[in-house]
Amino acid sequence: MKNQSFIKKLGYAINGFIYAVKTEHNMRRHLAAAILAVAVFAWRQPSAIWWALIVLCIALVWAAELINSAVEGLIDHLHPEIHPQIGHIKDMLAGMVLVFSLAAVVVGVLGLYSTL
Ligand SMILES: Nc1ncnc2c1ncn2[C@@H]1O[C@H](COP(=O)(O)OP(=O)(O)OP(=O)(O)O)[C@@H](O)[C@H]1O
Repeated sequence: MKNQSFIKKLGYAINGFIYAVKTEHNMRRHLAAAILAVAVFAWRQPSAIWWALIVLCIALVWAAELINSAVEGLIDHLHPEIHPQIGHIKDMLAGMVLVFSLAAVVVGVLGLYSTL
């Protein structure tokens, strides 16, 4: 598995993203929010810096959700039982996604404000 071609590894990465979109409600919500943000930006046409920031925010939210889903899946597989520490870990993972999502909302609103 170590020395596979770049194309194969890229395929695995894309499969991981598609799997998350298919199996995670939140990933689909983030995808819909990203499409909405890009559509509104395309309509209002803020400057390039706002485009760069919103694209970065979208990538960060998706990456955070992928990490959240992957770690949750791993935890549930290794330790399916209820445990208070697992609850805290999952809450912190959700907190990570929330932090990036709030930053994305702020960037989206300020980017739109810049076009007024
Ligand atoms: N094994 C567990 N032990 C203790 N608390 C848990 C456990 N699993 C989940 N919880 C608590 O329930 C909350 C929701 O957990 P869940 O696994 O449903 O996460 P979720 O992000 O809502 O899931 P999904 O991504 O499937 O919507 C966690 O944030 C945590 O507080």
